[in-house]
Amino acid sequence: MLDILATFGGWYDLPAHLSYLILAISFFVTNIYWLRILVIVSFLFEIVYFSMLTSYLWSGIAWDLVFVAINLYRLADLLRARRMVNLASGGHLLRTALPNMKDEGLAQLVALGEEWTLGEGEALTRQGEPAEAFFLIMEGRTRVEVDGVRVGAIGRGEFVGEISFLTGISATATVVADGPVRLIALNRDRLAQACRDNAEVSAVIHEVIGEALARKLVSANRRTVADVQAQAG
Ligand SMILES: Nc1ncnc2c1ncn2[C@@H]1O[C@@H]2COP(=O)(O)O[C@H]2[C@H]1O
Repeated sequence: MLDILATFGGWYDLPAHLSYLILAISFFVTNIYWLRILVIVSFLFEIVYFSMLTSYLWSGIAWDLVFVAINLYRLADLLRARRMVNLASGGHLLRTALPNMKDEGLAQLVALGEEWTLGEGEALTRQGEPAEAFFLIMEGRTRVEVDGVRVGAIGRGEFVGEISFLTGISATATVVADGPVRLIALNRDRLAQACRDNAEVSAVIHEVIGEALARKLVSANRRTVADVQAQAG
């Protein structure tokens, strides 16, 4: 062990080896929090090493301090976003409904979302009229009606208004509260802007819209088959 250390410069160079070892480990880390923490620790070891040298490496130390400051700033940003999501009403549900979205994207949605409450019988969307927003149901149940006929139900953790958001057409159904409902309304224009600004937000929103449409298509197919069988039998 001692021989190996001597080959690599002895105890004196240990902070440098630790610095580069931690930096190398950080290359494998995919969690952005740990990546930044490891990079900061790596540069701190390098600062220790540079200040142990007989001729202080001031330019190296100065650059290391810049890198530490940048990573601390970005880490603080990430923690601020996480805190914002955790403290927001509905933030936890947004996190569950959008499991592939990172905290910064979720914080953007929290900032553009509004919490709405509906009483029994109040309409969230009206067939043929523009849907105001893309909605995530936080609590309660809604019924979906087309031409006055009930075609489905949407509950906690599910989305409403994805067709209007995706295509820009008017609401294809009337969605009415079945009892008290609490929801998050994501303003359509601001959400579209967030999707244009942030590729990750766009990808995750379109992914959940795809899943929501698939689920609704499957249950609509089941209902159609049940109706046809009931008529035949
Ligand atoms: N068959 C259905 N089952 C469940 N939800 C529906 C059904 N048809 C329409 N919806 C929802 O009702 C919403 C009305 O507004 P959108 O057309 O934007 O998006 C629609 C869907 O979110």
